[in-house]
Amino acid sequence: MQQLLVLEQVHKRYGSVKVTDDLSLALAPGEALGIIGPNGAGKSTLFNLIAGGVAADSGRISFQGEDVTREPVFKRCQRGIGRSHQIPHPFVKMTVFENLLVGATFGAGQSEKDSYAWCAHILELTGLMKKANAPAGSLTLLERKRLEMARALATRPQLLLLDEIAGGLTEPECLELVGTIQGIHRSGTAIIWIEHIVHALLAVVSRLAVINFGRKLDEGEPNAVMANPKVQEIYMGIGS
Ligand SMILES: Nc1ncnc2c1ncn2[C@@H]1O[C@H](COP(=O)(O)OP(=O)(O)OP(=O)(O)O)[C@@H](O)[C@H]1O
Repeated sequence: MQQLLVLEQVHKRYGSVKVTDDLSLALAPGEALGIIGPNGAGKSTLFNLIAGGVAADSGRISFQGEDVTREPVFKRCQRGIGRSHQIPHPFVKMTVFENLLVGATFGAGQSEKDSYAWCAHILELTGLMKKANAPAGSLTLLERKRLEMARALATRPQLLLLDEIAGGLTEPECLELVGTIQGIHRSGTAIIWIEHIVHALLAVVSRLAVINFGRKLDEGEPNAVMANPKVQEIYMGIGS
């Protein structure tokens, strides 16, 4: 089976700091991969490299068998790479529905007419239907996180990149969000999820990769990775 996403020996540095160091990674269609690592390890940069916000210094990134290494964000979005950001930045004066329409039309290049039914479906999927006509600026943190995910889903991604979507939520809110992400994954969307809240991550992903100083420290079955003494040493406290 062809992999959905492949990174081969990707490097990125800012000045003298190696932020992504010889990183290789592959994801199958529909798979859910979790990424953990300490602050500053290069996790968000990895998403920027995959989504196209940052250009790799060297290495190759391919999506659905095509080389996308030098493609801009909008092209990769149209190919099916959707991304949520660590800090939600919705268009606060627009309604929730309008925010999704922006993702579907400007992000994925769909016509506005074709996008209505899809955006309504995404509102259902992400539990935001009741807030469809509310200004995004009026949402709670959990709702903003949902909107961040919904905007990415509005672009009809094959691959959804979730960057610390559970951060700052209460435990019940976190569990609610996990249920939604499980539903998105069941619908066939591949997911890469960066998260510090490991128990939330492990409820969704079937594989875990650990990034440290821009390098992949370990990768594999989540429980085996968490049991790795090197992972425990570096990430003590993360799993508790
Ligand atoms: N545009 C940039 N210019 C210079 N340095 C940067 C830039 N973006 C990120 N960095 C640096 O690269 C390193 C990795 O940052 P990155 O945000 O990818 O880490 P992270 O693992 O996502 O961290 P966190 O868990 O805190 O979000 C950090 O030292 C950061 O300061």
